[in-house]
Amino acid sequence: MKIAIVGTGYVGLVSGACFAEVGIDVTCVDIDFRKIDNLKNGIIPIYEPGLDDLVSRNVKEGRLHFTTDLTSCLDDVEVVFSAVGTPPDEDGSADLRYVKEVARTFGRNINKYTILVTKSTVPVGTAAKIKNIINEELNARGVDVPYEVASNPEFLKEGAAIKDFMSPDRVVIGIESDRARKVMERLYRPFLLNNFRVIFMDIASAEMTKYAANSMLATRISFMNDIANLCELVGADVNMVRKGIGTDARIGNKFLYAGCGYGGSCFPKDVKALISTGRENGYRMRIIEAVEEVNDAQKSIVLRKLKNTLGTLKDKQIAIWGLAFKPETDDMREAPSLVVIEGLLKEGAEVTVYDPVSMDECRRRLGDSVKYARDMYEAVIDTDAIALMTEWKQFRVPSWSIIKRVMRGNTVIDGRNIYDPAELAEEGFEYHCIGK
Ligand SMILES: NC(=O)c1ccc[n+]([C@@H]2O[C@H](COP(=O)([O-])OP(=O)(O)OC[C@H]3O[C@@H](n4cnc5c(N)ncnc54)[C@H](O)[C@@H]3O)[C@@H](O)[C@H]2O)c1
Ligand SMILES: O=c1ccn([C@@H]2O[C@H](COP(=O)(O)OP(=O)(O)O[C@H]3O[C@H](CO)[C@@H](O)[C@H](O)[C@H]3O)[C@@H](O)[C@H]2O)c(=O)[nH]1
Repeated sequence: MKIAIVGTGYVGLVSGACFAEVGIDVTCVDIDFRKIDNLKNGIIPIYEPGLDDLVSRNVKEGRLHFTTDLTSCLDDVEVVFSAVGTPPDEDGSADLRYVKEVARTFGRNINKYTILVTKSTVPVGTAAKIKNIINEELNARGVDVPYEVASNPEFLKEGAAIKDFMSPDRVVIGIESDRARKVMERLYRPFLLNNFRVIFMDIASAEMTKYAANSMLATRISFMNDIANLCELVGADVNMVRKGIGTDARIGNKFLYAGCGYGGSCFPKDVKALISTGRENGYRMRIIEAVEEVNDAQKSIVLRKLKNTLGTLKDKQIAIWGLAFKPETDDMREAPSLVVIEGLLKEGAEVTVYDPVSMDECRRRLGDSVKYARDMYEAVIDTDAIALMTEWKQFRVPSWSIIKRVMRGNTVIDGRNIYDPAELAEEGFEYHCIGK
């Protein structure tokens, strides 16, 4: 079976490599010449554990190809996945420019029955827009080529993308015919051999499922951050509350971690887009609006705690441990670290940063406005405070006695609740976390 995947970002490249791994012939397409050139030379554009090996193995075995030209493979493939970006527009709605471009190229060039499957996160009603564009193009060509559209939202998490794709909790597929259903079933069968978890539904429901899933997860986080902030005021400990409620099977123990707010390329934008879909349909999504409001405030909680502890931030030296929006990725999109660094610089503090993999990404975004340390220990030399923003494993058990000796001050703000307050107090630190 041959497929094409348009958009070779986190989703497109991971999906492409995983489909190739189970024996499917995959052509990954991107308009970014440099990205495709690099991939052809074995250079992976993103940090994702295991992806290097997976890509190089499948390229070597001849099942994974890269091109900038979708038309070059269109006659050979049964399915085209669209995995291009859907960034937020100025009003918060999803910008469908790239999705529409793919539909146009598809309509201009297909010559036989092909299914265009949208893997990007797109609002309800997008499939109908895609069909209009394809029909326009087919009419302009004066041909009547059979085709179908389908929706197959992706649920992988960065940092665990390959595992999530290879053994998903479920695969959601919106289709309009039995013919498309059979093709999609065949495509996903290798991943689901033991436990068949493909959920077929209509396209609108599949499109909505993706936003509902991300918004539900974001709601849990904002809810716990709200509880954490109240815990601080009343003398409770959010970690104990998390354990207390997470053991209730109806609640479950995942995605209940309070901290310095959610970031990334998905939750912030998808929450905004769902609010916007509500607005466009004359409905106010009140819960999701509150989720966003809580998160926006939570992203500067570490900054507020630094200010409360240090008094003024002017001329203070602050070390930032962790830049990525979560561990195991170099992605800094909407990362809470960016909000804190921006606030610190605005208040006149000097900032030294360290992250195991996001240093280049940080240089690209912040240039020389911050100092870059070679490791977590160099970052803290002569600093007044440490702010932990990403819970990378290597930050979990630092040698506090060494750190205490080289720091100027003794403040540690733990934005991810990974340290033991008693241990830090014993070492002579002024320690603050979230929700305790
Ligand atoms: N990143 C994630 O963890 C994740 C998970 C699930 C779903 N999603 C969704 O998947 C979609 C893609 O996300 P991503 O993080 O992979 O994006 P990304 O920005 O990493 O990659 C998108 C790629 O599409 C390419 N592109 C844009 N227009 C194109 C065109 N006309 N033809 C060919 N290539 C084109 C870009 O050059 C880029 O390489 C988004 O809708 C996102 O919301 C992302
Ligand atoms: O209990 C928690 C869990 C997560 N987070 C934060 O939430 C953000 C998102 O984390 P995560 O969901 O692990 O990463 P993503 O890669 O953004 O994945 C989400 O977004 C993807 C894109 O839509 C979906 O495919 C995934 O299912 C969904 O989990 C990060 O900043 C985390 O630090 C918390 O603050 N507390």
